[in-house]
Amino acid sequence: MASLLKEQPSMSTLLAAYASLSAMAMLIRTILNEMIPKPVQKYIKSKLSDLISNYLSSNFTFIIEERWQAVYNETFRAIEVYLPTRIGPSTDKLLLGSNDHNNPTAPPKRNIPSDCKIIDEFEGITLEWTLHVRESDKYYIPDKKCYHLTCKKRVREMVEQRYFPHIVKMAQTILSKREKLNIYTYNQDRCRWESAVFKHPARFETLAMEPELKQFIMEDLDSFAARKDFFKNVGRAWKRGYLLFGPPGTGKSSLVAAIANYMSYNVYDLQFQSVRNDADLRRILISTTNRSILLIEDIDCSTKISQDHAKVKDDREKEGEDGKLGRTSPVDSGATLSGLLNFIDGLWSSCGNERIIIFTTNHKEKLDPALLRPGRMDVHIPMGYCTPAGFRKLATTYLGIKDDKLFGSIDDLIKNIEVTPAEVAQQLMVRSDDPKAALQCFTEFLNMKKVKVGEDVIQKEEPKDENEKDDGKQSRKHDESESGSIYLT
Ligand SMILES: Nc1ncnc2c1ncn2[C@@H]1O[C@H](COP(=O)(O)OP(=O)(O)OP(=O)(O)O)[C@@H](O)[C@H]1O
Repeated sequence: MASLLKEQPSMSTLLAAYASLSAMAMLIRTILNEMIPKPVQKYIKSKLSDLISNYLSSNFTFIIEERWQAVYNETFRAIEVYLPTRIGPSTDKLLLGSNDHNNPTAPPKRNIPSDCKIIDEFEGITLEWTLHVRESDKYYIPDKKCYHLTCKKRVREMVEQRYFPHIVKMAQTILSKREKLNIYTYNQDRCRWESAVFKHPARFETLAMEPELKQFIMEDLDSFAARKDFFKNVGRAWKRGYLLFGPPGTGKSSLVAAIANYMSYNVYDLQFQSVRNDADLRRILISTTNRSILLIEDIDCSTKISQDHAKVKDDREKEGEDGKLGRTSPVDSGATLSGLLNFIDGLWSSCGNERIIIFTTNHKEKLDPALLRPGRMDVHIPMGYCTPAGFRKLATTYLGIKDDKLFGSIDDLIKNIEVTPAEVAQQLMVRSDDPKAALQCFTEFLNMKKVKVGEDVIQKEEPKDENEKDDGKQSRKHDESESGSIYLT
């Protein structure tokens, strides 16, 4: 004991040792401060603090970003759907809003604001979620969003294996129960699809079309939805392409809406002309979701799709020589037909499942033959002028009547005059409160149209020169090509 006491350092020795250690630490710090550049110091500090907190903390954080390897992250999408359903009493703030123009008095939807904590429970374990948003300093780059999920380190494995699959399953159930469909349009400035509630009243029952054609389309859709395994077994992407063609006002857009309602699919409405280039097109297309319709309307209006590809190349080269296009950057050169075809049936077609692609056109003859080739668009659907069956459907929808003594004469007129369902609907709507008067007005309208068509024919039969004769032939040929029947490629 006496020897132990003897070996203990005195207070002055301890103070001296402490002073020399502090001096040494200060000396080292000064040397390090002067010798090591500031960014390197910062890096070392952050690594050290990470190491210490990792060692001491019992928590683990999963980070789920909006994109995963250049495509939209499906896990992120599932969390976005699932998490708002977990908002509980412990949540201290909420985002509220609505994009349903049709029902503004309905309770608004809930969402999660950034930096707000959401607590979830799963198999007796508490999980803490936070949404982080990093604002972009450039207006054309969207803000970056990511979810952080914090749990105890010891349950990390279970969270990965069971909790995340549970979230995806729940999100699928929530989405399948959602009555509302969305229509998306691509915002080029913000590089993202933006949605609105899609509540189009068009249904197959209200469409004025030949009953056989309608039946064919519905059966085709049913068989598409039911044949997941078939597509897998034959090694094809689970997709179906429809080309709707016909004059304006024959119901192409209405048919798209009817298909969306029938299948309960969201609609991605892409303005093809606004796509900057093929890379942009690919990015846009792969960020659409499964069980959806990709709609490109008036595809003939996009010069690069409708014209022969070689001709576009030729024109470009010519313009390049003239110095017009030579200066144009590749960024605004527009997407090409081959870029689009690559997504329809090329390598990129395997991205996504259960997709319907619909192109509409008023001028099928203007389209590049590559788009019409067998196997490209699976079904070509002609949308024609109103027929007696179509008229009866519209009379039931707009006037609530199934028969009338004027129907016979209206049928005769309709068979001989090109009148679109849109024109018929417009005429019937004017006096929809009085069916008799509506049918009378409509008969007068058809008779006037008949007289006008007769006058036009007489004028056309008197061509002034050789050129006009040729034009006449052209337009007849044109009509023939448009009055096609369903075509399965
Ligand atoms: N086949 C149809 N059945 C019922 N209503 C129709 C039909 N065709 C047109 N209509 C009516 O006419 C309106 C315009 O039709 P729609 O926009 O669907 O035609 P479209 O062929 O897509 O025309 P466009 O080529 O000009 O876009 C619709 O809102 C609908 O009320």
